[in-house]
Amino acid sequence: SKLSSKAKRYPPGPFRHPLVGHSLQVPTIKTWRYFERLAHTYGSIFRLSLAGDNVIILSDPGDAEELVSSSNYFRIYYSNNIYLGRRSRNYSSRPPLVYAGKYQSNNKRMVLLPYGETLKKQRAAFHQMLQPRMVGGYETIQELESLKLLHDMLTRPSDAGRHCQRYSASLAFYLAYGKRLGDDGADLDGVLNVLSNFTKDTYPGTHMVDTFPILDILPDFLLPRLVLEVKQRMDSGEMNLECFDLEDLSYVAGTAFEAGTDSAAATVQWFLIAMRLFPDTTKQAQAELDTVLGADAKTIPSFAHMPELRYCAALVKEVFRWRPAAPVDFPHYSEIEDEYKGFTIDAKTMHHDKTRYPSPAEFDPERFLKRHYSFGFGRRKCPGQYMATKSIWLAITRLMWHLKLYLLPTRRAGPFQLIPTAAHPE
Ligand code: HEM
Repeated sequence: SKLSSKAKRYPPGPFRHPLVGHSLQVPTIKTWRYFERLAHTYGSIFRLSLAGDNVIILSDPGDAEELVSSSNYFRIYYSNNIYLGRRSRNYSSRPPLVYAGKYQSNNKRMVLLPYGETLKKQRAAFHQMLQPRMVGGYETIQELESLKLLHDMLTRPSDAGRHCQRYSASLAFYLAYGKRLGDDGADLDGVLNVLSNFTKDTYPGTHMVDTFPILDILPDFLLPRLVLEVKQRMDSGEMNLECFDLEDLSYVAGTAFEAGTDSAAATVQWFLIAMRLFPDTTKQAQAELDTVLGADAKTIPSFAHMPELRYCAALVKEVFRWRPAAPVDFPHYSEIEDEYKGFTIDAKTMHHDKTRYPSPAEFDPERFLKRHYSFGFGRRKCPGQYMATKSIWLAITRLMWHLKLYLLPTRRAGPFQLIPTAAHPE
């Protein structure tokens, strides 16, 4: 496709090496800091060339909303015809990951899928399990697992990182198979062992190379039984996931782990770090807990208290903003050429989204955020967002309630050994 009526004008960017583009200039760790510096120099829309791909980096959520989430029509002029498409449709694909997506994962690994029928089918399965009216069904397991989290933190505070991983892994496990992880830690070890083999790197240019087919994601002895059980529930009409075979189901289940474990575990761990760095904030949240629940420690916070605990809700949003689990989001990939704010965006360009707030390094729930962007944008937005938000709210609120009573981390140094799972500043 071609914008025949106008000359192309591309977004600005740093000097491009004629052979390797910007591939050697972009650091593979803390990439978002480099992007932030470039945004200061070149503005909120700039362009890089990485491993042969055109990459547009967006730093303003307004632009990301308009391109990736907007249902506004945009116009493409072919010689005589005008093509009208919805912007969000154009920016909902993923870069072709020939090796990872197609050959190793049989083109079924959701996070990597291009926009199309297979993706729609898998997103529909997730939507069925995770839409707002379904997530109420997971409250019992969330309440139970959060009690286990409190218990584990109390009995082995030095293993805080592992407890957070258990919390999110067990919820993902329940989601996929209707069962909790066993209490003895063996299931958790199996799951973490497989997860640690995934390349978590989603930065442009690295191509998310993945050498492990998702069917390996669960310990072999668990896989057939669990997948078969889901199949039985489907066949009995308890679940309605039409046109799925066992392999599809394995990928859907594996995706729940891949996407839902480290992201949520890292978020809870960043909260623990925030509690240390910004103790006044925690105190304020704890004061709210005392006001709403009483200071006698008889009532544990639960979902029923969510509407009243407004400061706690703001604090959770601030954790998502302060240390998003995916700081540069996943790349989105455009299918046809577009023009935006006077810039040409070629077909097959990748996008990255990043948000900016005043004094962004400060942890400040007073922002009382209306929204954050940690779950991505548009048609590829995280389908786990409602469940994840509730899981994290419950864990964080209960930890604040609990830690005040037992560990007093804001007044006493050193009860935790924090092991962040995501690469992040500081
Ligand atoms: C703190 C928790 C979580 C965070 C911060 C998070 C964030 C994200 C982000 C940023 C994306 C990419 C969105 C985009 O491309 O614009 C994503 C995709 C996804 N997430 Fe999450 N996520 C979390 C938890 C979960 C959970 C619990 C599940 C399911 C059990 C889940 C399932 C998925 C799936 C399946 C995708 C791929 C969607 C697609 O490619 O179309 N996530 N998530």
